Amino acid sequence: MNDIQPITLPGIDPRRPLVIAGPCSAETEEQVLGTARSLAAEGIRICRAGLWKPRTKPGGFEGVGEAGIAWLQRVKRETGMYTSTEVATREHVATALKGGVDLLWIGARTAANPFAMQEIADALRGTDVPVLVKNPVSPDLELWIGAIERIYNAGIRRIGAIHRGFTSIDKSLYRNHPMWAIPIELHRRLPRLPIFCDPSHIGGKRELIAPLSQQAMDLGFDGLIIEAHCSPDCAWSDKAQQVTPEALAYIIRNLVIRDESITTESLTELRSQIDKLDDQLLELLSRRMRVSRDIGQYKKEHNMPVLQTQRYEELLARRAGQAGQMGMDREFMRTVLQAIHEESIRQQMEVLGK
Ligand SMILES: C=C(O[C@@H]1C=C(C(=O)O)C=C[C@H]1O)C(=O)O
Repeated sequence: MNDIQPITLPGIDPRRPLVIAGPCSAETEEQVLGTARSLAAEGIRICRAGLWKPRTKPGGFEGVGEAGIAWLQRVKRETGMYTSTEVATREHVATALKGGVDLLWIGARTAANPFAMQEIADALRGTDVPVLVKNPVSPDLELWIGAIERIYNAGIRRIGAIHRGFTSIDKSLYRNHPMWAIPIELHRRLPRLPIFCDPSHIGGKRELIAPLSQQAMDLGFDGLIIEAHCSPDCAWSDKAQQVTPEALAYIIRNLVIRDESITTESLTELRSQIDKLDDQLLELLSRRMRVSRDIGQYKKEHNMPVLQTQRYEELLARRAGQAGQMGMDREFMRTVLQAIHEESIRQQMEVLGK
């Protein structure tokens, strides 16, 4: 997929961040128009509004459907904004494209379903509308890439990903856990793929939109998709995470956008320090593995099992505590030690098998 194109639309500034904003759901013509006018006045160029809402349980507001297309057309005519909406079926794609919607996105629940993704991809074949694919609800990178690949295979080249966080049992801070390592790995695997962050769905509350957007910018994300509503507290869906167009503009204006292309002499010097330290780390790891193999040899001769859970537990607890005191995350240290232990066991098993 190395000919993926950036998400560009004529007349839109290609500099980061590309911002897509608008209500979670299109509710009424006045609400959509009112929100879009204020957003346009703040310089936002792409309006989002959900017409078909995949709700967790039946009985809630499921969107105005096709009726909202005419409202988006008015947004376009009266504000000059581009429009975007979520599609989940081939009928949605047909209706949105016929109605002149400029950009489509696919939701997290749909992205988790290969049949639905294929149906949408087939409906997109022969068009060149830009398409953004949200991450599937579970932290499954392969499924996310697979969903993107289906759209790519249908001939769409302006493709992007939306990071909206992952369902987790722990709802203490986030509505959907960001697990930044997953979009970072996506970027490593598909470096040309533009990535948008959806801080509204990750945070689930408006106070988190600014810090999450800043984190996304610091990680080099290309764009943001943010929910904005003319009167957020009266929204028919997701009211806690929507902000006024004015608040949204304030958040965007205050983002620090760092330049990715800068590499100075001092950075080169610091990076060479990192390289030397990594050399030492590797040397130490390899020495540690040699000692582990000697222990393996001893265990073989004395008929002892390779896995020594008590020793392993002690080691995890002691080093996690030590890492904490040294200003590192305890969980990080546990992860590192787990990986080292796994390799150490593998090496000893090899010795025992000889
Ligand atoms: C090295 C040993 O074998 C295994 C590997 C360990 C390690 O790499 O630190 C710790 C405990 C054992 O599960 C040992 O028994 O000490």
